[in-house]
Amino acid sequence: MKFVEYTDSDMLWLGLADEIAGALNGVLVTGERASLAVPGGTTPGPLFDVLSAISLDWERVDVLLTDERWVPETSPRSNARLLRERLFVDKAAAANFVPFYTGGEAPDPDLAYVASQVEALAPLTVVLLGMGEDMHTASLFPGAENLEKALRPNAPGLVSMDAPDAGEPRVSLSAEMINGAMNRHLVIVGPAKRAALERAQALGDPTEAPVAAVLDGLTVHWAES
Ligand SMILES: O=C1O[C@H](COP(=O)(O)O)[C@@H](O)[C@H](O)[C@H]1O
Repeated sequence: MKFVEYTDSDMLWLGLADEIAGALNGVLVTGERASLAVPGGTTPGPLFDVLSAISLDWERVDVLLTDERWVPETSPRSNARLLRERLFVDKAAAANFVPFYTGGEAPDPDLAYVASQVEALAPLTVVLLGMGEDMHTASLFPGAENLEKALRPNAPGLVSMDAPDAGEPRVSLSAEMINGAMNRHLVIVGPAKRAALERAQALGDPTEAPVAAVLDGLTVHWAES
């Protein structure tokens, strides 16, 4: 794992957006399409503001989430809603979005179809992860019903996830899908998340600290505030 510390979060957004755009561009020079998986939650909004304004051949970029809360886009909890409001504006509006939420009470009935769309994009060009203070990443939560399945080698690309602290049913990229990406990054801000990451490293057990399953070869981007 590589740890990059920024003087403040403004520098972090600029540096990370530049790195992500560079990786996408690098693939688009010789390949037809590139792909970018991004987190939801409260952290990445300002990064999306920067990224959305970057000149890139966005029409050839497939964008997906690392995980989704099983709620419609009318809900403020929807990660897709965050992307529509903060990423798919300006230049990045030309990107192709691969949404996970298909409606219905629970993810499972339609999941195989959505998972096959995700798997067709492998290896993802860039995966950017977030992390909670409970050491969950994507929607791989400690104590989640399907966690073991999502951590298994050869797991499907997308797994449904039910966890006591998750708030609603979720779907998440599996550890295998994340670890197979060409470029993997984690963005965290603040001392509490840094401490959580250090705790996860010390524990090393992904069933207790799911982020531990994706640390190998990951670049962590951190600013204190
Ligand atoms: O629920 C989620 O949490 C994590 C962390 O979110 P944050 O609000 O602490 O930044 C996020 O990475 C994930 O995509 C999201 O669904």
